[in-house]
Order: sequence, then structure tokens, then C-alpha cells
Amino acid sequence: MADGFASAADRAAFIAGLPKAELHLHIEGSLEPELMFALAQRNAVAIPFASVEEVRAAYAFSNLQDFLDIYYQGMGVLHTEQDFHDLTAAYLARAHADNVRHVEIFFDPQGHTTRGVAFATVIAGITRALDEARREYGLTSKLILCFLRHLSEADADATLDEALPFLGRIDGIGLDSSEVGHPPSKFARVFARARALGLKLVAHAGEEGPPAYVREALDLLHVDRIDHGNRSLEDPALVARLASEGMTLTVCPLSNLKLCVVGDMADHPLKIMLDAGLAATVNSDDPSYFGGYVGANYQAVADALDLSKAELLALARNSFTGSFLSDADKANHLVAIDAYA
Ligand SMILES: Nc1ncnc2[nH]cnc12
Ligand SMILES: [Zn+2]
Repeated sequence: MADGFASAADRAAFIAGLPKAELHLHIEGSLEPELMFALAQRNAVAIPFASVEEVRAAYAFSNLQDFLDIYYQGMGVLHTEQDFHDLTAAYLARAHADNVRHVEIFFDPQGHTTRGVAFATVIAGITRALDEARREYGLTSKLILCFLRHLSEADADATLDEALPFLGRIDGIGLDSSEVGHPPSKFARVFARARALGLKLVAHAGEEGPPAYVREALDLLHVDRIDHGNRSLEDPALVARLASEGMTLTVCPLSNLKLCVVGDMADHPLKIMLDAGLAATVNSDDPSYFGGYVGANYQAVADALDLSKAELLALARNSFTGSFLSDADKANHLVAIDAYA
């Protein structure tokens, strides 16, 4: 058994109670099949599944694109402000149950506006649930607008225009969807514009794409965090740079397994990342599609890699230090982790 724990059950209890931040969560990826069915009925939207079991059976992916095809189809049931509220509220209740104290949530507005759903409807539903979670659970949040990288930079630019009236509720921008063939350089101008607006910047890089995409995210987009970053490990000079810059990586173990980024959880590089001095964090990405929320991600990777108490504490500390909270708020969360340790 790893240092600090008497048994696997002891470690599981420690993980459950550990204060956490979640920094990589696509709200549309938290759409559980049960809610998908309920919203399909509420909005009279046809879905190509006869039962919840059939939906779950369809969640067998061999790569990122396999998943994205079903993810974009699934979000088609979201139409009204109430739908976006209910989706977000359900995620926040689950996060609270996992002792998540702060979340930084991604949303994909282009996945909705291209279907005729107004940007304002999406924002109103999500933010109403965020405000309720703050009041009910003391769970704080940031909101990150992701551009779909398979679309053009002009589309991203138009989406940023649509976001301008809502910048009081949007803390940052990100870059997601099909990575290979859509390098960060494609979005350099719109990221520069967002930076000038004072927005925080993140980008998916090195999930399926090469280490060169991670370098582009750093050098051309000037990101504050890297989402995933797994393939950085192929480039030792890049690893040294990420470590020396204290760049946070938002790693998603169950996602990596489901999308075949790793073949087996025992081969997950999380421990290698920590040993290399990388500021890795654990996150759920799209929990409904990948089989678990953040607590399950900690649990799965801790069991497979036999993570110690010190390693789990480092992951939780990294999740707060890598967040976009103020320094004072980060310090308060770190005190809570020290007390828990
Ligand atoms: N893991 C992921 N990678 C890229 N785009 C995504 N959109 C939702 N989840 C994603
Ligand atoms: Zn993601």
C-alpha cells in the first residue's frame, strides 16, 4: 500500500473528503442519459436511442472524434434557459458531493448558436445554476467560453463578439474539439484579442496533437493553462519548460482511458508528470461520457498508480494554485488542505 494509507478503503475515504477544485469540465459533457431523455421529451426533440441503456452502450470510443460526434449530437436536446440551468445544477450537485469547492466550467456556445439557441439563453441558464450553487453549497466558479477549433478563426471571432455583452460573467476562453489538423496557431489573433480584453486563456493541447501544439499554445496563444498536455512528455525540453514555468496541466484520467489516449490506467502518465515537477491536476472532462466525476477520476488513477497521500495532496493543491481564483482565495483553500492533511 502506498505511503500514508493503511488500505485501499483508507485511501478512498481520504479522496472522498479531500477538498478539490475542478479545472477541466465541459458542461455539455455532464449531460447524463437520463437528463438527455427528459429534455428530449420536454423539447420534443428526436434522439436516435430507445433507452438510457442504449445511450450508455453507444459510449464506446476509439478516439476523440468518435466521442465528439456523439457529444455534439447529445447537446442537441438543450434548448431553453431552463435546460442549461438543469444541466449545470445537476453537475454542481455531483461536484459538491465529491467535495469540490471551486469549479472552472467550459461551455461550447458554437454548439448551441449554430442550432439557433441564443448566446444569452445559454449564459442565463448556466449562470443561474452557478449562482445557486454558490449560495447553497458555498461552491465558487469561473466560466470559460471554448471556441470549437474545427471551425474557422472568423467563427471564433464572431463568437467573441457575441460574448462581449456578457464579459461580466465570462472569465476566460478556451480551445476544444478536434485537435489534430487544427493547431493553436489557427487561433492566434482571436486569442490576442481575448487577452487584450483581460480574459484568462486556456487551450486543449497535446491530447491527441503533438508536442509542437503545446509549444504553439504557449508561444502563440500565451495560455495560462494547458488542458490535457499528455503528449508533452514526448519532448523532454518541453517538460522542463512546463515545469520551470509552473504551467498547470488539467489532466483527465478516465477521459484518457475512454478516448484511448492511454491503453490502460496502469500506464497513465500522471505519476510521471508529478515526478517531473509538472503542476498536474485531476479532472473529469466529460463525466457523463467517460464514466465518472472528479472523485472517480482521483480514485481510478490512485488505485492504478498506487498514489501516496503526499501525491494526492499535491494534486489537490495544484488544482487550487492553478485556478483563476485570487491569491487570497487560493491561500484559504490551501489552508483547508493543510488542515485536512
Ligand atoms: N476531451 C476533449 N477534447 C477536445 N474537445 C472536447 N470537447 C469536449 N471534450 C473534449
Ligand atoms: Zn476537454
